[in-house]
Amino acid sequence: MHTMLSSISDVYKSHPLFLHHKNPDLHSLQELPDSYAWAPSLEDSHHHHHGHTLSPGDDVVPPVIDLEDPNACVLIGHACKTWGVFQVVNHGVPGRLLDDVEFAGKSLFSLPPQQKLKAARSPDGAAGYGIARISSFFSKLMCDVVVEYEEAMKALAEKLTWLVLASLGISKQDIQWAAAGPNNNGQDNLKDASAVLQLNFYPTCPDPERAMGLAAHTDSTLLTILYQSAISGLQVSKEGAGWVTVPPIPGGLVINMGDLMHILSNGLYPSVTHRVMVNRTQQRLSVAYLYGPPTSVLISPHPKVVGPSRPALYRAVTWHEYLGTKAKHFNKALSCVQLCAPQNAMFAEGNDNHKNDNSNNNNNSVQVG
Ligand SMILES: C=C1C[C@]23C[C@@]1(O)CC[C@H]2[C@@]12CCC[C@@](C)(C(=O)O1)[C@H]2[C@@H]3C(=O)O
Ligand SMILES: O=C(O)CCC(=O)C(=O)O
Ligand SMILES: [Fe+2]
Repeated sequence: MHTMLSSISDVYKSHPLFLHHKNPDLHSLQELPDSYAWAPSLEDSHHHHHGHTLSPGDDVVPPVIDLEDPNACVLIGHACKTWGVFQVVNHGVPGRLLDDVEFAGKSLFSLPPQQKLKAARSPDGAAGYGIARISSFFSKLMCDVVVEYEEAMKALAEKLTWLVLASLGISKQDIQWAAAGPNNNGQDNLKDASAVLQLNFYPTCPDPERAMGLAAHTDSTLLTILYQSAISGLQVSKEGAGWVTVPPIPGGLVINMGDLMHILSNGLYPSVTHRVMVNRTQQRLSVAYLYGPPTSVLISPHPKVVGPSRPALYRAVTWHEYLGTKAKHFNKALSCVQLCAPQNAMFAEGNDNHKNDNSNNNNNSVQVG
């Protein structure tokens, strides 16, 4: 049976975004405007690890995996389980292409504000120039400018998705919606996969300790491929270590597990909570490729990772519905599709770094519905 395919833009028609902030021009600020100053939190610290101690021998940065390594699949499985994020090198995306995207992104963001506003994202649209969607959940502004750009990394996203699934014992034949269609030359494409290319620009900030580049969140995706250029700022939340900076490596790409992969893996692979810090002297550009299944396909814990000792933790959900849930409930979205409390403490504590949402941080306390 064919269902009507929706697109990501359709999601926001029923979830228009009305930000309490305007697109800012942050280029020449000497002082941090009050609207950007995030209240200090006693429990959290911007730049230091907090709360937990590391055991000797623990890795303090996410693994770097050579995609040409014959053991890559096993290494990816381990990284997904323990971190929910890893970096890849020898990924086949030419360095020249990364440089070109970076140059194009920087050129776009250096246009005069009036020019950029011609491409402003409308409240019910998915693409265009604007503040990050999640800004509506915070009363303080993020130094973040967003433009949706063109798709560039489909081949790598597909390859990585298969590797991640293979590490769970799930093969191409096990994923119906990814079956080879009549028009794809018999290739094992993830049929009609959806993706968004997002350029994030973080201007220099006169008071980085009090500002936030992009607030803590998980991506709704299966996985996200992030090119963070040479400037650090990305931090991931790691159980036992707090906030860990993901160091930029030349030509490297950061791979984040998203909420849909968390659901598909029945909670075995956490969707990594991450955030972006700004800095005083260097502006930063990142290019995020947010990759998901066809928007109308139901994603649920895969039968291969469900069993009597491990019941399904989540109900089936389409990416379309889930993006709507995320647009409405933000970091409670996973709880909204949760069927029962995860047995593994790691998942129960996985999202405990949202300190600015003025609400109970325990995801499990939120009702399904
Ligand atoms: C497909 C999408 C995922 C995303 C919302 C979007 O329509 C395009 C931007 C993505 C992003 C990037 C920053 C964090 C995030 C939570 C947000 O507000 O916009 C994600 C969204 C997501 O993964 O849910
Ligand atoms: O800028 C970064 O490093 C991260 C961006 C991000 O998390 C996102 O676009 O979802
Ligand atoms: Fe993200």
